[in-house]
Amino acid sequence: MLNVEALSKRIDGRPVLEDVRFRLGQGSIAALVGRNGAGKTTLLRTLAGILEPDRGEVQWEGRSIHEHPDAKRNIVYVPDSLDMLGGYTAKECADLYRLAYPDFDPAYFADQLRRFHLPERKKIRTFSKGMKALIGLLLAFSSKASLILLDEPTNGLDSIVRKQVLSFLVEEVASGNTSVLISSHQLQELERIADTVIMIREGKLESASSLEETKGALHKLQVVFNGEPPGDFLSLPQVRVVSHVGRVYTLLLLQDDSVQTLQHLQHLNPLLVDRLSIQLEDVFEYRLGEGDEHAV
Ligand SMILES: Nc1ncnc2c1ncn2[C@@H]1O[C@H](COP(=O)(O)OP(=O)(O)OP(=O)(O)O)[C@@H](O)[C@H]1O
Repeated sequence: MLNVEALSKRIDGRPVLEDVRFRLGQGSIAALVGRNGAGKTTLLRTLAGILEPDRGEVQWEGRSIHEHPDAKRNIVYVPDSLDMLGGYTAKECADLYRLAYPDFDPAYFADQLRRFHLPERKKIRTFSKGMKALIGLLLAFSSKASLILLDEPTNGLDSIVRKQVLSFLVEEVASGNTSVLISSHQLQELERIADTVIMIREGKLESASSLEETKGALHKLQVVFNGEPPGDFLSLPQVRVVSHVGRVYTLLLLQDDSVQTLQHLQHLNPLLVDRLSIQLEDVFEYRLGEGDEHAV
């Protein structure tokens, strides 16, 4: 169990993480989402013990990973680029990982290399992007760590390798007690595999809850207005216009405010109100796009 307690981190005097706190249980696939520069990579690197927090704590099974460095053996971080391992072969990478992770399983690693047709004795720098992404995952899962932190694992991959990577992840989490925290901008992809969503906004935790709860916090409606669109209603702070074509509006409403807002809508006698299913992307844009004209 990972427990993140009031984590704060400044870089170059600027706050990058502020009072971030959440928990992550076993066997979970959690999505870490936020806009560019929100602090996701910094958070992952702090959780892995690569960066020291200024305040707060990262606990694994109740022990601070910064005070007890051996607790870090339970956590592996896979960066978005494996360039730093470019000069090594897969075999040499495995030897390095074995030093840091005593439970590293070389037989499992060799099996997975064969399964994905990855060469054992070629330098990583000669690998394609997809091969590098796979080798990063295979090293992480072979380490038999309990928590794997993945930074944009499918960035730049073709759709076939992307699917391979995602099925590998789901398969591995289903077959063991590993948990995975994935930072990615591929929201549709995350939605297919994640059970938990951690949302970061400008270094602060916006929400941490199950995918179902995250999506359940919003209503998405398609509304056709009778006559002129009602400017007053559309500019209510709890109403977000996702798109509109003529008199057909797609709206997002906060579930909390929905009763009154829906009554208000009914009084406007719309020609049609249809409920649409919520995507993670809708929640992302509603909660993180505020004040940004590109978000609507
Ligand atoms: N080594 C560093 N030196 C200076 N600033 C940094 C450093 N690392 C991160 N930052 C700053 O901290 C903030 C958060 O960066 P971070 O890479 O954690 O965001 P992110 O959410 O992963 O972004 P993206 O989605 O674009 O990858 C940014 O403003 C970034 O410029």
